[in-house]
Amino acid sequence: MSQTQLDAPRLVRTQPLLTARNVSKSYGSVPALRNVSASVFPGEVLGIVGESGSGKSTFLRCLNLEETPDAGSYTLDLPDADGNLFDLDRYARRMLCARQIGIVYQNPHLGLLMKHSSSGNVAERLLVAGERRFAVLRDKARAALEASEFPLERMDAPPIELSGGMQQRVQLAKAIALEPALLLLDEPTTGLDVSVQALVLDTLKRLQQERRITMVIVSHDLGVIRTLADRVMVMRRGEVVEAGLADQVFQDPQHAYSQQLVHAKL
Ligand SMILES: Nc1ncnc2c1ncn2[C@@H]1O[C@H](COP(=O)(O)OP(=O)(O)OP(=O)(O)O)[C@@H](O)[C@H]1O
Repeated sequence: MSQTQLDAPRLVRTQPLLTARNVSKSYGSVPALRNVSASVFPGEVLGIVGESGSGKSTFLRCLNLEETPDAGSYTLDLPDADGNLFDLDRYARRMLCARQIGIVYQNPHLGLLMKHSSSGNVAERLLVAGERRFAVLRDKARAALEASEFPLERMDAPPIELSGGMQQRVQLAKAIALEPALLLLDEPTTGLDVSVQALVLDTLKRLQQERRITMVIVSHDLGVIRTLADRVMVMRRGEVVEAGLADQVFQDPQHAYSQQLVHAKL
């Protein structure tokens, strides 16, 4: 068989894993999202950039089904995710998120029980998904922490006693413990020392390359987005002003606001 024949299936474009259409959300009279649409293909990383208050985190919370928008639809191309996910009740959302969507927040207090052990935090995710065997819980928690390059000798320490970088690794371990289809990252390295930031980014990059995890990452730091993202979406005042391949957007931004963002960074 020729090399061309072997390579051919890789060229077939699959369906997007994630499709969000015309998502809108207001807080009182403040429009946080206006008709935001996005699609992400399996194994792809979408980076979302924009100034503070542009709606990045609100959009991510919608994708994590924590927030219900006023309008719009959201589908995941998975056997256990039927129809518009915004229509699911609380229980169905919780189960779907536990199995298929992992999230890492900027603030570890949002993602972790700070006084429980780190391994317990990861195991909690497995418990929600129905795992009850103690040995399995411990083994899977250990494997997820190891994959997140967390120092295993500290796995019984509570996050409150750990450094910021280690706390983010516990969040990451919890997020990937069940090998979710989608990993959401909300400013995962913001607030960390630059050297620690680089190490956490290395871990994310390695995990993405090894496991081909589909990711959506929000950051105001274009360097972070540039390191990880295949495609970029630029948001301003709740709207998408530009979307495209990362290289294209960074090298030749079309919208005046994207030009301002990119040039401010250079
Ligand atoms: N829970 C909330 N209640 C009221 N207003 C909110 C709430 N969450 C967000 N907003 C408002 O919605 C808009 C978008 O906020 P959002 O946090 O999504 O932006 P962002 O781009 O993530 O900003 P940042 O980078 O500062 O987190 C802002 O005007 C914000 O003040």
